[in-house]
Amino acid sequence: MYSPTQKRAKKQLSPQKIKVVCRVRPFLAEELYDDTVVVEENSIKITNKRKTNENFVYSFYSCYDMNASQLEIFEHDVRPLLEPVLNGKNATIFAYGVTGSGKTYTMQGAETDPGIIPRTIQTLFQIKSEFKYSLELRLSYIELYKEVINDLLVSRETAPIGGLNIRQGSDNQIYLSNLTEKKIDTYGEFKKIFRCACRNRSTAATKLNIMSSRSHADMCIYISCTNNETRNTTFSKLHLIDLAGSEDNRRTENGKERIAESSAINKSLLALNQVVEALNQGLSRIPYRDSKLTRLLQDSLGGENISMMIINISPGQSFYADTTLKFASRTKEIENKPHLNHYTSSTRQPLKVKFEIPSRLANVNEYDDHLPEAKRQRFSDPTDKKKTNSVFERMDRYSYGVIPTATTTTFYPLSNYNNYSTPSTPPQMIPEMPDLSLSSSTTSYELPPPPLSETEMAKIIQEKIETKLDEKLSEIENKLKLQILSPIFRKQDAKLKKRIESLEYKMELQKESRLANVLTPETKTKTARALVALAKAHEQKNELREALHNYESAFQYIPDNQKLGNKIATIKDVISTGDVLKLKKRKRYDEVEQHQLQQKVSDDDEKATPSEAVPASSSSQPSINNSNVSAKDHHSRHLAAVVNDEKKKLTETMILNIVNSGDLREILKLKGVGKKRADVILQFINDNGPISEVKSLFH
Ligand SMILES: Nc1ncnc2c1ncn2[C@@H]1O[C@H](COP(=O)(O)OP(=O)(O)OP(=O)(O)O)[C@@H](O)[C@H]1O
Repeated sequence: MYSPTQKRAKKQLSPQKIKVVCRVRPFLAEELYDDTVVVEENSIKITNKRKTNENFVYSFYSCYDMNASQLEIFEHDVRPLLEPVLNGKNATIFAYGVTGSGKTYTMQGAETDPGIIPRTIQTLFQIKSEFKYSLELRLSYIELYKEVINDLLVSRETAPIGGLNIRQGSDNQIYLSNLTEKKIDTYGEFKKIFRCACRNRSTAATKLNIMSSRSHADMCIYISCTNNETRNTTFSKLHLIDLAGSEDNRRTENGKERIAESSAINKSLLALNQVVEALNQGLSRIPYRDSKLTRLLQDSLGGENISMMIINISPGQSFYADTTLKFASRTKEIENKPHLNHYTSSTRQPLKVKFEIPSRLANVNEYDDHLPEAKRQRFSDPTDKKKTNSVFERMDRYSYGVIPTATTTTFYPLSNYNNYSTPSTPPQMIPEMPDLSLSSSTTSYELPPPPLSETEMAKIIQEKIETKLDEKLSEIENKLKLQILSPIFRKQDAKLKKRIESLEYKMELQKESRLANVLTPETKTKTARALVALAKAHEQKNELREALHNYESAFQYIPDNQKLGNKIATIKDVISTGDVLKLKKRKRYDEVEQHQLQQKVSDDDEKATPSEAVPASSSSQPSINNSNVSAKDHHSRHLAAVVNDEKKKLTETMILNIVNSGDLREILKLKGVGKKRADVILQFINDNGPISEVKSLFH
């Protein structure tokens, strides 16, 4: 079989298109060999199941047959993407295919034969060691299982119930709340983390693949890269995604649970499919919001970012109805590839039924006289590529070369012109056949097939007309989309996007408020405190949108809290005007207000509003006696008190963050927390949710 390394020509990578490569996996021990799927140069040929003398040809940027090694794929198609990534572009590489087609093998690989993910990391460390760039690598690893995002870098027991939430920052980057990011300094360190994360991934046996991955897994490498010559620093993200396998439930004999999984998988793959199509068609509205998978990739798929899709397919007949190639070939269509899922050997040309052939020695012009004027003009124009797209026209030309008389009903495969030597097919006419692209991709035949019956011919005509009609319809549809809808969408796009976002936001808040209605006042206060603590942590990191969201969620639980209301208004104002000073002023005002409040109500922790009460610190405040000190002293003592209070709050927030992260190793580092207490804490969080007060840790 063809070995691709030397023969495959290197092509210029265009960063704005989705590069599509295809890999056929080897036969497994239990599979019988057959040559249904053949790799030839950069195309995949698949024998038509219904008409074995017909091939479907799909072309790709590169194709890898079953002998291709992991190293070869990496060196040829993945390594070239790393340079733009180091120059600050986000990139996505994803493996797509039906279940059992080799996606996980390609992305993860085996211990002895690593796949794209480990090889990428290894190469980045190798680049680092060459000192041209200073690299800092962090990674996160998540899985999307039935539309729930799980963090694979934390153990299942301590992972938040309901998964991680997707957020979009003001910089339009996509974030996941509470996502674990681990800094990695060596390849060995990566291997340890990766092994553990892979074990956390949801897998369950299906009939097609015993170790079938039922989730999409996304390893994201965050790269900070400083060019040591120019001192220029860039930040980028590289997503390496092993998609769950698309599958046909009728074939896998899945149970109820598996069917639910499959539906979620197929739905998200469909959304991905639509995003890829919209991107490649240059539509102004890309439906990223149709699934969590596409939402996650919103800032990395399309635009200036680099994307590569690896189509994995299984060899042989068992996976015939694989729709993956159709998806992939549509992607290529937009890249104007010459070979597009077209019939390669239009073997029997029934045109005679439609058009009368004047004579076997007729020349093109004579024949053209029988065509309508417009058709004749197109026919005589050698640059008109469209003529190859019409069933009738193609049939016309084939029959012209083949059919000897107007009454003959025998048709032969086009590819056989050169070999076929009956007097009725004059060899000198062959060079005049205009459809060269078809003849170049036809299957070669040993013998001409037998003549067709009238019924067969009628069936073929009908089939071809239907296919062409379908193509025409979708062409018109796409044109309409582009010509009519696009300008409207462009105009409405920003407005629509904003509206969708605000609706989503409202829905989340409504959910929160419904929940608040059924809670006891005590639980409401506790929940609000936890949310305020979270909001504060975001605010300290200047993540104002996240902070606002959490403050607003907290407000659903304590709607009478005027101070919280003010806080929300200020943050909204700051976000819309970008005036950070307002926030600082507001903070100072809050601090003074809080201090006054603490003086008045030293023992009323319960009554305090959440933003004041997290964490409770009134008892440790130095007392201030206004009557005994000068105004200056008063002011400096007041400031010292505020600073002290802030420090304490910060420390307590940090402690709470560590504890609520559920990371046992980090919790054990806290002063006064041993193994036993850590276990109690984890159990408590598991039963009651996040802890909102540090003091409750030591009871
Ligand atoms: N290039 C290859 N060389 C050797 N074995 C392979 C290769 N590709 C796949 N396999 C084997 O084929 C089987 C299926 O592969 P894999 O699990 O990677 O499929 P998958 O597409 O990820 O399936 P799913 O979507 O169900 O997770 C595995 O046993 C794997 O080891």
